[in-house]
Amino acid sequence: MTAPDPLHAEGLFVSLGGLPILRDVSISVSAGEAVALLGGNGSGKSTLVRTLMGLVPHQEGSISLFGEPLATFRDWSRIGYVPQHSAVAVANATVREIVSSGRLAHRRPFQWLRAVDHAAIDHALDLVGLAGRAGWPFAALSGGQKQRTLIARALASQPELLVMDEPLAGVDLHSQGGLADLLGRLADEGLALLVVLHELGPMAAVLHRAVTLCDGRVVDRETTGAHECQPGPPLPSLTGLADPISGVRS
Ligand SMILES: Nc1ncnc2c1ncn2[C@@H]1O[C@H](COP(=O)(O)OP(=O)(O)OP(=O)(O)O)[C@@H](O)[C@H]1O
Repeated sequence: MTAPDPLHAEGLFVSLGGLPILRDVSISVSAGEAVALLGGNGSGKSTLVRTLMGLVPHQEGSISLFGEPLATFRDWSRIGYVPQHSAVAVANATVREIVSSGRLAHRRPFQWLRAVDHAAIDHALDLVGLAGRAGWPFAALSGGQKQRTLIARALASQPELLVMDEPLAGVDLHSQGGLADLLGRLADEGLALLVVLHELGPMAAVLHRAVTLCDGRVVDRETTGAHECQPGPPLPSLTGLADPISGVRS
């Protein structure tokens, strides 16, 4: 029997402030798969990832994580989440403290960090090239360095599913290339990756398929007219659209 997909959602409807934001959205990500979530401003990308992470309630539809319904899922150490940069406000914490918080789901309450936690934190800092900035105040970092810190926090958890909301925003092109290579390697090792993107940039080489939202619905990029929706950037390295559930490319 094959293992259930790390992420599987069907028929999601979400309303916020009385307005429909997501309509009948279905999406899945399997182990080792890197999926882009695309769409114009306000199309519902952040709302979708927040819904999938249980941060926004859905009115209809179902979400399962590693085969477990969201309502009863508890093993959050298997999941890394990188929120939009602007959603994170930390006053005095150092880079290392923020990355250390990525180990929280592995720890029992009131337990000190163990050697295995320190090793995972060091490794995550190393992976994103911030080992030399571990003692710096987060607030003193550049936008791109802050973004890399948040990615390191998610990686410190050693997740099997990584959900990222515009992780490369504000990161310079050289560092984007390094992070894309890193994410590609992790996907090759079995990590499931869902990443909200405005610009594909170096991630194009890493992605297996894309799901595009338009006005809260999943759309077929090839049949959606530009006048109806902002369909997002072209996908130079992808051969075709994939069905959001089956993952089969056209
Ligand atoms: N708490 C809220 N209450 C009411 N409406 C909201 C709320 N949060 C988001 N929205 C609306 O939902 C729609 C989708 O927003 P969302 O942030 O999910 O889009 P997005 O695709 O991530 O946009 P962007 O690319 O600009 O980040 C927008 O019209 C937004 O105004």
